[in-house]
Amino acid sequence: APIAAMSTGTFVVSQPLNYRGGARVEPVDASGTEKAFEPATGRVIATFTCSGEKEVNLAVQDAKAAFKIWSKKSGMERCRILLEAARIIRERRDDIATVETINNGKSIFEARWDIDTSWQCLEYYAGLAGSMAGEHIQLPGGSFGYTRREPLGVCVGIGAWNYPFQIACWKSAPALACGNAMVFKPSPFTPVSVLLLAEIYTEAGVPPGLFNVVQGGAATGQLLCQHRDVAKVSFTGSVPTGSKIMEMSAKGIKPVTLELGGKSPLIIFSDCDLKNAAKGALMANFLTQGEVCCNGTRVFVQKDILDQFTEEVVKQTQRIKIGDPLLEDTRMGPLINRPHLERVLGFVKVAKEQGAKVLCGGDIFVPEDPKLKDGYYMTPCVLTNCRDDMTCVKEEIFGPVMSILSFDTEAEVLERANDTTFGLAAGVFTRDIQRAHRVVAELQAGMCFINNYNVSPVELPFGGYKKSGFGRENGRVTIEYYSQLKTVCVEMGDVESAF
Ligand SMILES: NC(=O)c1ccc[n+]([C@@H]2O[C@H](COP(=O)([O-])OP(=O)(O)OC[C@H]3O[C@@H](n4cnc5c(N)ncnc54)[C@H](O)[C@@H]3O)[C@@H](O)[C@H]2O)c1
Ligand SMILES: O=CCc1c[nH]c2ccc(O)cc12
Repeated sequence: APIAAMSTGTFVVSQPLNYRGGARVEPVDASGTEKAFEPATGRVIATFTCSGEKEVNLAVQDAKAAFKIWSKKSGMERCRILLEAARIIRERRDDIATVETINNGKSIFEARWDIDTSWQCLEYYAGLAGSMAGEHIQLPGGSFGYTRREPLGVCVGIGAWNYPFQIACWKSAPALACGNAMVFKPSPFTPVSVLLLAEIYTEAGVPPGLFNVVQGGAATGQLLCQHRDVAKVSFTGSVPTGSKIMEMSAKGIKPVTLELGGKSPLIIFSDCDLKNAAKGALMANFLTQGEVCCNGTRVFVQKDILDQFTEEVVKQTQRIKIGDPLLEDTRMGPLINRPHLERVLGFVKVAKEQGAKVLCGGDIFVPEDPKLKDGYYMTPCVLTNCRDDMTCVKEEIFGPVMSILSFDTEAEVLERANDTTFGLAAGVFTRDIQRAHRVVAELQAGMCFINNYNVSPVELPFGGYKKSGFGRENGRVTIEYYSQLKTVCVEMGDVESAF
């Protein structure tokens, strides 16, 4: 039966979860084993081996060999293969989304959006592959120079668990389009869906070894970052891990892209379309159970609409259908695992102790269906009476917890919105077009939204300011993060020697 027809509580993985040389393989050595869960039921769906040094070496070697073939292809040849991969992802959208839902817990409704931005990303970079080019620069006396945009070599991608398939696509599509090979390590919480991508790349015609997968946690990740034949590391995850990745990469003078955490502000001015702004606040807080790096979790609301806005947000939040993530009408599934659920509930408890008021949610949720009783569900939470110095307002919670704060003036809210070490995203809701642009110009964040939140068109660059990281994913600019520029200086006359 197709995967898309599966119901919660039935999926198990029996095939190997490493991918090397164009096939699934069991790793040749191990640094421990891990279990992957189905968050909806708490069931183990896979037990797998974490890759040790020998396996990491083999994956990098295979990638190096494939790089030699792939990097010699023209942009248009790479374009055709990536387009074919995009086509297959689109064709298998429902199967891939189902696997993502089973292993991550997000609703199937949302997982399908993730798969759409995944194949769109491959299509986008396929399109750019054919137009990658350098410049020609005329010099005196008929001499000239030109530049070549060349790939880096073997790139490593290390992913977080909240968007497993999409993260693998957002890293591999630009990397491969530029002529690189990739070794990808997903989070040990979500090891499954990236294998579908690896198989699709092979089916589409990439050379065996061009896209490899190794499984494991920090130890395997370190082996990848420290590997002498790795040219670049692109990382999505937390700030503390990002700092370690940067330190390891610095030793090998390897460029890094760091897509890290956030505590983003969402500013609601009293002249906004209130219903729309409330919808925006839900989009900014409750997608993927709130486990989204760029979430606008500090919702600043102008004082004169605070009560109306809060009432509308609570009304919309209480309507969110929580439960079996594979059901069509579910809009919020379980959190990723039990420790994370407890951590998020802990933030709600501390918020109450510090004086915040819970307007709705913030509790464990047990769905009626008995097969879901051991899942990791909670009700989405809206907090008011928040102050800027509270833990829930300062720290990344990475769960469905929205903190509402009030403000008076534009200058005041800008000051408070920027008072954070993070700088991933920010949003503004207003009908005043001048104010909207004036405010976003002052916001210290890499991704700003006006009158919407958490939409991710692949044409737009995404990435952070400050401790939220650097480098970008998506958009034309990402080509620069997966390539290097060679300058060639051509003399048409004689050498003019100083000697
Ligand atoms: N900015 C973004 O685009 C973005 C996107 C998604 C998630 N995130 C952030 O990710 C965090 C949640 O994800 P997480 O819990 O998986 O993050 P994490 O930092 O714990 O882990 C991320 C990845 O790094 C690996 N890793 C851990 N220690 C390592 C080490 N020492 N060396 C090499 N690799 C190592 C993990 O196995 C995992 O694959 C949140 O902070 C969230 O904001 C950011
Ligand atoms: O979670 C943060 C935003 C996001 C959503 N999908 C992806 C994929 C790759 C990223 O680096 C970030 C994100």
